[in-house]
Amino acid sequence: MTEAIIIDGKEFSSNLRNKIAEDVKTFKKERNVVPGLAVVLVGEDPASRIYVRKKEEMTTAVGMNSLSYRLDANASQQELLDLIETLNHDPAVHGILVQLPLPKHIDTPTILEAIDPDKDVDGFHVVNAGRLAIGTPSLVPCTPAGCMMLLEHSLGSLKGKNALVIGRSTIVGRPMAQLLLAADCTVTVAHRHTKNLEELCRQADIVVAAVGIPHFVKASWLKPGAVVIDVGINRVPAEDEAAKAAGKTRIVGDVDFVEAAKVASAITPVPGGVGPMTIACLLNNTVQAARNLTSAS
Ligand SMILES: Nc1nc(=O)c2c([nH]1)NC[C@@H]1CN(c3ccc(C(=O)N[C@@H](CCC(=O)O)C(=O)O)cc3)C=[N+]21
Repeated sequence: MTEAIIIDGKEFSSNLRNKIAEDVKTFKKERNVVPGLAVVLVGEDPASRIYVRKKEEMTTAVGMNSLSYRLDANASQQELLDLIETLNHDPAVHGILVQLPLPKHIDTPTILEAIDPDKDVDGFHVVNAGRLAIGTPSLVPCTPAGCMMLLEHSLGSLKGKNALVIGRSTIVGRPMAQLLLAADCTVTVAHRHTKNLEELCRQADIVVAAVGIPHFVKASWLKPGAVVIDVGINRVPAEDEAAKAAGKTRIVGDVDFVEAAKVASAITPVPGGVGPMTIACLLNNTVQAARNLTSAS
């Protein structure tokens, strides 16, 4: 049996970021504007702080301006809305990202709908979700956009492929299904009430797992030669006994990677697969937003 090709999202993302850095250079020369990304973090969640710092570092690394906003964990919803309003009107800001999850006392949909859709580099605003659903160009959610790049890289055309998306979240599953449909796949979306998941999986040329359950997708479910995209980021105790005793954790995906790699033709690892693509696509969206916002003037 041949082992699957391991899709290197880290390398792909690094190449994409180099290309974005070139785009930023050209953009600056042509329009005399530096694209700016505002990242808003509410509260002190340690994982969110790490992600946000990474986003800020990578933003400056491609030559864009990174603007950071930190609000207290008990900041009011109105304070956050006021900040968004300011950023919506700030000509130096082309992209706005409010890091999720937000504290419980803040209503996430209200916040996401307050962001100017043309600055919504996460692609979470209803207007952008709607544009994606009707098939007109828009700011596309970063994780699904990154998955599409990896799929097109492995398969070339996706036309006529059977694609199974496991998970129906608004940030991954649903937009992923829309993008696969736009690429002429036959798309199935599975979720917790799906009855014949294994059977559906066995028919899929493409499997995108976005369920948030460690090693949920088994190798025995896969059609030999399937391309498997693992969106899961699950923190589990470290393998090494001493590290585990010290409370250390590691990250695993939604797919039983070692076994699945013996059946699939190509598969993304976790870490080093989809994750790094998410940030690269965020930067890509920011350049796109800056182009769109400055083209009228
Ligand atoms: N408004 C908003 N937009 C987001 O895009 C958003 C968010 N909120 N909240 C949290 C999630 C999570 N997310 C990731 C980004 C990069 C990696 C990433 O680079 N992962 C690496 C490293 C993993 C590690 O070692 O921590 C990898 O998978 O190889 C993962 C996850 C963006 N998110």
